[in-house]
Amino acid sequence: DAARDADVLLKFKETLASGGGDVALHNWVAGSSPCRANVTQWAGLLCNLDGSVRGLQLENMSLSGALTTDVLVDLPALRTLSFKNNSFEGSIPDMSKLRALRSLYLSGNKFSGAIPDAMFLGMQWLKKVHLSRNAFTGRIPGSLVGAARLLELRLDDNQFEGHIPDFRQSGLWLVNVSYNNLEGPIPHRLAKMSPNWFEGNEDLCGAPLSDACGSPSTKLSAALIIAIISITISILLVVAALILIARRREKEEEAQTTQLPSSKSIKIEHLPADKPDHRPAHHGGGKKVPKEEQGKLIFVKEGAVKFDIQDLLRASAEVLGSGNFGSSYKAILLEGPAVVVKRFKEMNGVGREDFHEHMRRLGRLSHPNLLPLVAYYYRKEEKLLVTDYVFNGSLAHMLHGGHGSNLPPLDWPARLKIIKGVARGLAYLYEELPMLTVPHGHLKSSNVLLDSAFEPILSDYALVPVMNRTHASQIMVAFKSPECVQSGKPCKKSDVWSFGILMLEILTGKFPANYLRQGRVGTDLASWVNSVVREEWTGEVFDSNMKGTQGGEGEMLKLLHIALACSDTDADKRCELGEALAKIEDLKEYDDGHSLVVG
Ligand SMILES: Nc1ncnc2c1ncn2[C@@H]1O[C@H](COP(=O)(O)OP(=O)(O)OP(=O)(O)O)[C@@H](O)[C@H]1O
Repeated sequence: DAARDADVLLKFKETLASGGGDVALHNWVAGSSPCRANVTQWAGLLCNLDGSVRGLQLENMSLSGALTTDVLVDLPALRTLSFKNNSFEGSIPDMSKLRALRSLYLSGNKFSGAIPDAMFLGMQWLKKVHLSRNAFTGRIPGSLVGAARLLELRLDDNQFEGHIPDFRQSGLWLVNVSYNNLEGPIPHRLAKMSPNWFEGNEDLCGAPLSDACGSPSTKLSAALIIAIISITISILLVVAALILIARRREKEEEAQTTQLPSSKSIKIEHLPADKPDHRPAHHGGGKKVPKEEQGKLIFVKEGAVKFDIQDLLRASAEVLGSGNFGSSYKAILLEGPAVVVKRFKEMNGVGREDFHEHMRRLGRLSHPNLLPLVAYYYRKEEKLLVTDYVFNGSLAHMLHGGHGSNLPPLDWPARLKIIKGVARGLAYLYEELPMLTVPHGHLKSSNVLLDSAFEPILSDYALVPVMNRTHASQIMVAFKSPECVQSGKPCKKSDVWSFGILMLEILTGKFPANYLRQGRVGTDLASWVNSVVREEWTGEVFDSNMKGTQGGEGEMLKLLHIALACSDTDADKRCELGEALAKIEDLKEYDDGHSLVVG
């Protein structure tokens, strides 16, 4: 209760008194309440709706001295502790009794000494531990390996030594140990994370770093073997390329003698035709894009059917729509599949080489719920991205297509299947692109395509890094999340917000853009749903066109709550992606008690 919380906090304030707590926490006074519902009354608190204290956020307050958190054990609702960017010194306070803690932020202080190995033992709920920019020494505490729900661990800029413990938690997506004195192999589970998170440790080895593990002599011989293999592969590639060129010449000569089709629905106007040579190029790996490949379609996947710009010009094409970046066309090639060509202007966020590198990175992605990039074309003024054509068009069209759509409205099982697929696609992007702040960045219903089995396929993902900054901030969905509207840049949880709004769109059938007023916080689909739910008309929010809901009401309600937790205006309170995914996977088509269950 409030009086007990106040009591505990005042005792805690006393421990900070000589280190600046008296000044910084001057409105923590006896006789007043720390929280009024979820509105904080005392500086630096996070409050729950029931008025209990959920967190302490005493950041940038010039607090100094030793930190002891023992008294906080008596705050039953405490989940978050942040003392970031102060001048606390001495050893880390004993956290082991704060078993329910979710997040601990001590970055940017002067803490020193080793952290006891068992410090985090039994802290089953721990999700985020940020201890960056201190002077911690000794080993990384092994008990962190047992924190099954751990998502983020930041230990950068300290003096930790020894090996990195063998982390295996599936949700762990960020481990930054850069600039310490760590040594030995990087655990397998962390091999796909950004190499930057491991740099500045002289003796760390193994992926994602380029230094292989092993003794210096084996390293040398490994390097030699790699060199020999690469030379052999290069020779083979050159020979293969020569054979291919010869074959293609023959084919082209043949093709010139055959008749070209005269009827096209439309022309893909102004497709770049400024280079004499339009033959397709393949670029699987390597750093630089050779001169002769510039101005051609570059294929990013081995084994794809190859074609060139001329083939696209000859293909019969149909405008699919024009979006915020440019237009998208469906082109049916004379030989080969139907493809979609999307033109992008304002895509000069990075230089030529970085652009190619990013496209190669996208080319390496492969997941049933992601639209694979087939090829791309680079010119300074515009880029073309070529992808597969997806049979049933977009979810936006399915939900809001109105009279133009002759397909029946999606029923509840189909909507749940779509949400599960989107969740899996997102999880994969987060796993593969941990270096991006917003691995998707443009999640909305027109970028969820549906294949012939109505499986969802995500498109237009991971493009924030290559877009021009101002353009991106005006149009990309991640920039529309409430915290972005205020700060102007996408934040870690912007994709979660977009996913929350997408789920609400699927459940309500309402079009989110109709609710979103740019530049104003608190005007989005989630606010509308929240207001209806508050008035206890929850049933009213569901799309009246959604059939097949009988027996699934309980599960639909659960999904509604997950969606609302993901679209919380307050990014701190917003659900974590991993948390939402786990709950979504558990949802069934029917409430418990019915026999049919979808996977
Ligand atoms: N690969 C594809 N297969 C089938 N339909 C597609 C494909 N790519 C895009 N579309 C559809 O073409 C239309 C235009 O898409 P486009 O991506 O150009 O614009 P958008 O998604 O509406 O907006 P934005 O430019 O912000 O992404 C949309 O209805 C989209 O769903």
